[in-house]
Amino acid sequence: MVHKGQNGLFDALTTKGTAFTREERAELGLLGLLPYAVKTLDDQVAHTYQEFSRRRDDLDKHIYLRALQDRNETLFYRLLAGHVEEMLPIVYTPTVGEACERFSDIYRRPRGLFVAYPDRGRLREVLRNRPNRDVDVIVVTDGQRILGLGDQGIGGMGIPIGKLSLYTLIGGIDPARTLPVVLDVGTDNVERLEDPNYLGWRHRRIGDDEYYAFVDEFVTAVREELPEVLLQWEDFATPHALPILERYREEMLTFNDDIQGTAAVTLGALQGAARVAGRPLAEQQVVMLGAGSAGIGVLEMIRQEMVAQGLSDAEAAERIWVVDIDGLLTDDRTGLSDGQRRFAQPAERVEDWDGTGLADVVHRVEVGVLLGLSTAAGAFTEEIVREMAGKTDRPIIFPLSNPTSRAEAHPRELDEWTDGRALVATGSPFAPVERGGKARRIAQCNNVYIFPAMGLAVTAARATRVTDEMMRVAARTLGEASPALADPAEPLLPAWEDVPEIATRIATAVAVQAVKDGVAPEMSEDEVAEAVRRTRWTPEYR
Ligand SMILES: NC(=O)c1ccc[n+]([C@@H]2O[C@H](COP(=O)([O-])OP(=O)(O)OC[C@H]3O[C@@H](n4cnc5c(N)ncnc54)[C@H](O)[C@@H]3O)[C@@H](O)[C@H]2O)c1
Ligand SMILES: O=C(O)C[C@H](O)C(=O)O
Ligand SMILES: [Mg+2]
Repeated sequence: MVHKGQNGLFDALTTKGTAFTREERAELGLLGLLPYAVKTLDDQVAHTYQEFSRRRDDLDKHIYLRALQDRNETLFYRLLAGHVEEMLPIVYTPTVGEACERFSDIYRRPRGLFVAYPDRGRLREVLRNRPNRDVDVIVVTDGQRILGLGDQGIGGMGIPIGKLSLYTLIGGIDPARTLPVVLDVGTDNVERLEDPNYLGWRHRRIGDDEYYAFVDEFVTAVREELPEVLLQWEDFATPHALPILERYREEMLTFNDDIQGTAAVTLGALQGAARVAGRPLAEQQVVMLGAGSAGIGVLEMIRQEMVAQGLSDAEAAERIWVVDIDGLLTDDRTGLSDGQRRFAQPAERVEDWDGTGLADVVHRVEVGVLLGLSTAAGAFTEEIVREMAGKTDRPIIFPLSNPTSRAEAHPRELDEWTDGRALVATGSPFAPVERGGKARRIAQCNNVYIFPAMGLAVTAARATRVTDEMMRVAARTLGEASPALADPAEPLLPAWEDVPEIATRIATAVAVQAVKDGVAPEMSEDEVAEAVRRTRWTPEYR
């Protein structure tokens, strides 16, 4: 619906700005409120692209695009759609990380919901105040583990805003039906607490009892107000991430992107990599650096895949080695979570080793797959990578930590240290790597390949749960779209311009699975495909 007069002009979801025609201006009471010239959407895209290009650095570009989004969403998405590869790193990883760190400094206008602990007891009212009535997808964070940048308090809001932009750009979710949320439960980031500009509740993070009660009140309010919404958890610190997911996943439509989305994209990328390497996953030794919720989530899915390929649970666990800040996870270590314990190696297997750091593990194990979800920049050293490259023809090496400053290795180095044999995918975007006069694109193994498609799937299918099998189908469908399957010299994951189309494919397969799993109303495959097509929103003036 288009509002009249000034209100219509400033409603970012419906405004056309200078593209309102003479007739519309007359009809909507806009005469005199706009400069005389009438532009088309394409004119506006060309103009905003020019303005975007004039911004000095990436954060300035981010601020420009965020302001455009607050002003005119149709134009924002049309501009993005024409420049996905260039603009993804600006609205999303890595620049969004800096935008979170500087959130209070660069704040212009509110967006979404700021759910603050001092407002506890009134969260139903907070939810009722939401800017958009009908919501398909909520992305919520508590700002405690923003990428690999740690606790950003309320600044974490940049992440739900960025992720939801991609739900729309890639997954076709109507921007009028999205809701970014930050749970403001304090921050332990002293720099933020001491910053006079800080816009959050100036308080240390609350204790666990209060925390879980508050999360519960929030979830209850969401379920009362928006019973069908997809609630996506994002960038929660590991000690809270899995308990929250386990508490709600059987009761409502919800998933944790860092645990499940990351696992699905990684499995998808490994599918192509294993094929090129000529060795199925079940025959590989896998080493993971990092035992946080992301790392353990990925390994859970890898183990399930190994079992699907014929191994027993125990045989799969034998092939998986996890190293954290204290060394290899072994069964004599104390303080491991249940999830970590499932991947602890028997201590006797390593009792004659000199040490259990990453270098020791790579030295002792015939490692074929090396993954990093550790935030430990540069941890895949030349020595480690060269040793691994001596053991296998096509080493599979994924430095997946974000943002760029936290990557375990640079793809250029991996290429050099393995004479171009490494099969690489990174969490953050990197420039193509040159070899033999040819530039090769580096696959970005980031959950952005999964979550927009998952949102589209559950919205189109009216699903009520996100099952493990739906995530596996997403991984498989993505894996089948790997350009490396057709040509081993190609990247492990599809190019950005193909991603919206592939998201449709993934969404359709996932929605079919939701019906099979009995968590969505009965529909034929054709009906599913039609529902997905109908659900997709496109940026045009209406
Ligand atoms: N590519 C993606 O799509 C994607 C998705 C999710 C998370 N991530 C990234 O993964 C990283 C980890 O996320 P998390 O939530 O699991 O974090 P986390 O902080 O809970 O876990 C980090 C783990 O790494 C270990 N670690 C830290 N420093 C280390 C070091 N120097 N040597 C060895 N181990 C070390 C820690 O002991 C811990 O087990 C973040 O950078 C995040 O941005 C990427
Ligand atoms: O946000 C990203 O780029 C991926 C992932 O969710 C992360 O936390 O690093
Ligand atoms: Mg995340």
